[in-house]
Amino acid sequence: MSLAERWLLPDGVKEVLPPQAQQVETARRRLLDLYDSWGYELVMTPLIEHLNSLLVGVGRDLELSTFKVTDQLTGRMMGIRADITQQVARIDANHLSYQGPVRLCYCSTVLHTLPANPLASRNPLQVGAELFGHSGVASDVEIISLMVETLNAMQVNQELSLDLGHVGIYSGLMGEAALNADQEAEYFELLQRKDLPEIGRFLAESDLDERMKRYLAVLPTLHGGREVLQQARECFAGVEQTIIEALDYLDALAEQISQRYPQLDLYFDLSELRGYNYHTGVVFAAYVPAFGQAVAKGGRYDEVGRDFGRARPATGFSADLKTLVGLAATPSKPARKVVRVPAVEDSAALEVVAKLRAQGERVVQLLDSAVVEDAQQFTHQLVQQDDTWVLKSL
Ligand SMILES: N[C@@H](Cc1c[nH]c[nH+]1)C(=O)O
Repeated sequence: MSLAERWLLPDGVKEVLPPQAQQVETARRRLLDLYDSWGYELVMTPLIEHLNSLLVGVGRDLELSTFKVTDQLTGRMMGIRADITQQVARIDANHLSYQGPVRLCYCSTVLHTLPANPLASRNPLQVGAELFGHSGVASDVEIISLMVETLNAMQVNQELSLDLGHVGIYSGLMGEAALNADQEAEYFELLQRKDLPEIGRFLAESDLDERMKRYLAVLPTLHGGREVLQQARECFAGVEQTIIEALDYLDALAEQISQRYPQLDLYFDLSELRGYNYHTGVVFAAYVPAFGQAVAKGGRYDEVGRDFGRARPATGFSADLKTLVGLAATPSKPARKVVRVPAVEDSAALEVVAKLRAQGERVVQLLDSAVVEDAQQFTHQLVQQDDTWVLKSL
């Protein structure tokens, strides 16, 4: 390995340098304080877990995203978390015995075997909130509101748009179509890409009845404004009642969200399935024009807790904090002083230094008068005048 190679990080693995690292940390504190003010308790989940408990109840996408390693102590397979949501669901199911709503939040690094999209990092800093124990529109409204407030707090709210979908529409259709596992996987994959010609070919070759072919052909075209819900009602009239219920749910949710956030652009996409990992109901994602991917996303996942022995309704959202900081309006420089202190061992000087630091100023004492320290942008220096130490601007 050459010297140059030793400095190279793996593709998609990013480190954060000054001053961005401080911006990320400031943002982390701001968001965790925001969640705290909404009643969300902080949890810290382990970086690594037994593979089978980490992956229970999650879909294939998340399994493929998970790094697997062997435990040197037991020989068992372990997984490094690629998502925190299902870990938090385990905490709600296993450790907390509350029957009523439980609100939890987190901010930690996750690792992805492959980047979620070509520009994404493989070590995002996942920040998010999860709400357990309530099924119904009110908890989804709360979570979507907190997601919007997160983006507001990060000042990435310019021309925010919200995509809404509902996994129940796809799963209702699949229940009726009764495709085999391979066929369903193929249709799912084509649907994610909205590949209409290939979907046409797939349906023509299948032995589904004409009515079901029509439903599966129309699903990927159902995206746009609120009129899409009415269109879907007409297209799917006479199909499973659960589909109509899902459309009603989306309608009610959209109504309340647009009352709370009239400036928010709402968009519906009935084939958005969020990878179909664990979501069971409404799914949502926030977009801003400056960024081609969702800046935050989430949804309802009522079934995950069942695999941990306590099925609880659940909804939540998450985002990559480093992406949010990258999109945030550049924060104005903090108005604090950066003070240079000469290399002296003088108790009066050290007292002033301690006082300035306690006031929140940044104070750097030079290590040696012969050493040049140029990494700091000094704004002031401490100088001795007639036996007292005074601050002079530079
Ligand atoms: N963790 C999910 C989003 C989510 C949070 N809670 C529910 N869903 C994701 O990264 O896509």
